[in-house]
Amino acid sequence: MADLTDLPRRSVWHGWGDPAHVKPLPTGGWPLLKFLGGVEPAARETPPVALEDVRLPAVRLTDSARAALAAVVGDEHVSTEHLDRVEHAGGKSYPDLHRLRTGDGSRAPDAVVFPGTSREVSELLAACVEHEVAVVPFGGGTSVVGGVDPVRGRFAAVISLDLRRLNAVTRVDPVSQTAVVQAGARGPEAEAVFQRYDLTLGHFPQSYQQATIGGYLVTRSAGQASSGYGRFEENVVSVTMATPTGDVVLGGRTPANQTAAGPKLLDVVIGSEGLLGVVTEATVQLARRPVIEHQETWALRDTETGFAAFRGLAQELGHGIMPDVSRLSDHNETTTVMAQAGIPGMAGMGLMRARGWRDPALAVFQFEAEDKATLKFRRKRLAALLKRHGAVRMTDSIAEHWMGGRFRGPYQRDHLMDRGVFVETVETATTWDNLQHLHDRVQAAIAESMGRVWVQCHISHLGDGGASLYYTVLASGESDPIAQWERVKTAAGTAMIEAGGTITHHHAVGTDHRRWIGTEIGDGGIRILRAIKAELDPTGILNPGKLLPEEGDRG
Ligand SMILES: Cc1cc2nc3c(=O)[nH]c(=O)nc-3n(C[C@H](O)[C@H](O)[C@H](O)COP(=O)(O)OP(=O)(O)OC[C@H]3O[C@@H](n4cnc5c(N)ncnc54)[C@H](O)[C@@H]3O)c2cc1C
Repeated sequence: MADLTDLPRRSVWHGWGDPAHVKPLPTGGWPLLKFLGGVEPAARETPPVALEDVRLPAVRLTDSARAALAAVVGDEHVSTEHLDRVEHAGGKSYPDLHRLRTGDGSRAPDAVVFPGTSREVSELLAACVEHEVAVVPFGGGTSVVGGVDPVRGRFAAVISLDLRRLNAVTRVDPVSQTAVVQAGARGPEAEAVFQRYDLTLGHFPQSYQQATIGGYLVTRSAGQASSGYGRFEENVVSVTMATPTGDVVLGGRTPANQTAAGPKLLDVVIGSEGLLGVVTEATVQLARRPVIEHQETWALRDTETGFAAFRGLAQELGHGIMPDVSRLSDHNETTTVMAQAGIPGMAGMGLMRARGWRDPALAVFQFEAEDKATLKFRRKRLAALLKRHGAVRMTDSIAEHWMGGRFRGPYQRDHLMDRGVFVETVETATTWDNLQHLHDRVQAAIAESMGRVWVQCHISHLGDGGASLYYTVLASGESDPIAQWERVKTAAGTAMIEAGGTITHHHAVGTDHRRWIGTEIGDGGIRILRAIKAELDPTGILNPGKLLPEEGDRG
């Protein structure tokens, strides 16, 4: 069984987690990238500047505002230290990292505040209203859409409200299999407690080791085992949120799906991205921890056949029978996953070529089960379905290799950035009938916007009605990496909207997708959101510049 309680240090300011874990590409990695997409490292390495060389703006927090914040949390928990401001100057998107790595800390908050109780959060919000200070809630800081960018808006100053001290699991109810968790707990911190009761949340996004319960909740996160455990939002029972107009508690009397007492107001908080309040605590539904984990690898003739087979997984096998982790790589991603898997991967590619498959698609699965009989039954159903689609079984070591390295991807990005390579991910979702069309349109739009580029894609979240598409984009870095990023982001986002997809399946809206939100939820949706915000945050101190469209935005 994988150890999901491993808690690495908080991310270094210029990359992911502990920089000691960054590894170079394996032998053959660079020639392969060059061959596939013309991706080459820069002539000179591009490491981050030294911490002291990150340029920060002057602190604009007034003495009286600082004193008011310190009166709530204590002076030692209000920081204007260089490192704290740099660490909270952005999230982990390519442009956020690029700016900091090149010494641009112009977006840093004026101060970072670390509350220790829910009550302190409420009191801090009141102080910030009084002193006209914008507040940016900060969980793990893993946002890849500009969600934690410290935007001042019309306010005199901006603070980053870091929730790391609110990291306890305060109650586990083993009978109802629920737990009350403070918002700042990182995935492994919470999971370590659940496991003591042989329970699990089953929520393992690739950012799992850094992201927090509050972050998952307000961004509508989806973990790698979403086929088994659902998206995070499906496991939220209740929420406590501090707002400038008072605390709000939603849900909790019954399981969320077993009441008809009016609209489901809990959903207003889920996906609210820190605009309506600061989530301080949530009750989450847990599941029994599996006793057995089993991985399998299969291959299909091509991506289109893979899409049809995965639709069958969702619609014919369904929840409880289909594997808990179900991931289909398109042909491009199949090429790189197989290359990374070493000899078994190369042998697998050989096998597919021998069958005359020119564009095969790889499928990796993980079953989590309580007993061997259930596992056997589910595996049999999977095999029968896949065989109907002409799939062939590959060595399980390929899936095991992928599962074993699933939290290592972000470290590889740091290595690529050290070598001046452009690397970004974008994601969307649509209905099954539109999936191939959307896949092809987004892929083509990215390619057209970039020239030589490597674009690979996978499905990893599926349901009765449709599935997500997740693209990784790699290219040689240009002289203006931010302009390069803007070009690909605009091309991909526009293609998603035009081809009938959503602007985000699980990364959220933040700053980067804000320009498309009106197209997605319509004027009615924007009006409702603004009305709720006006009620809970009438002066608008909470997370300016995120989620809601602003004047001048063009989608
Ligand atoms: C390498 C990498 C891999 C990723 N993989 C996945 C994945 O597999 N699945 C997935 O869904 N996402 C993924 N993400 C995106 C990101 O990790 C998620 O959006 C995550 O849920 C954010 O959690 P966080 O605690 O880091 O939130 P933060 O980044 O700190 O904040 C995200 C947003 O929520 C707000 N916020 C945070 N905490 C609170 C709170 N308590 N109350 C109110 N507002 C709050 C912030 O202001 C911000 O707008 C990935 C990101 C990276 C960098």
